[in-house]
Amino acid sequence: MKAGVLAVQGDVSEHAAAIRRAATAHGESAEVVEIRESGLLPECDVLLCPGGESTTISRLIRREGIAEEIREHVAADKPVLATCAGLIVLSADAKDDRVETLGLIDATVDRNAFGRQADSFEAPLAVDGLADPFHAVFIRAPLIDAVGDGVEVLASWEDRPVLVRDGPILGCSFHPELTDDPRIHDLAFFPEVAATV
Ligand SMILES: NC(=O)CC[C@H](N)C(=O)O
Repeated sequence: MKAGVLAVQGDVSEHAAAIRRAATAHGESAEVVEIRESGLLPECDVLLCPGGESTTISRLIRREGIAEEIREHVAADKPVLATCAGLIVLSADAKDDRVETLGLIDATVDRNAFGRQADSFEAPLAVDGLADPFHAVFIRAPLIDAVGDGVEVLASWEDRPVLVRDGPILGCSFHPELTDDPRIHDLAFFPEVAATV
């Protein structure tokens, strides 16, 4: 598969390694395309939107003409994994004028919901469809405040959603690329495999 990793800013190499690892584990190979300009994403089968700084990412993807290509990718029902700042950028509303959200995940997010209490923390997370908890790393993580009817909540932390699915998009507020566990990447890109682990 050709896997596009949005690479305007954020933790790109970790996601590139994670999708390669997940593909290899399932007898496939992933050719990673780092996306910093328009014209590359249309060739890709799947897209990863890493964490980073959502204000910067949202500005750069518009300036480079990538925002429209992300919309087209989703409209074509191609899979996306959006983590942390990626989730914020793809959401409907980040309650912050400095982030121009794309409105592709029908959810309102609170950008630095945990920030005031605890910058970063790790926790075992029960995830729908996974037999064992996922070790979730939260770094200045957003929390999801509200989701639309078509959005499936797959995991919550303290009663607030942190992993959601909206059509072809899996959005999470933690960082699955920072652990060796491929199961969140599986849920996004190899759902038939994820269902069995
Ligand atoms: N780790 C992250 O991606 C943090 C996201 C950051 N809080 C933001 O608003 O962009």
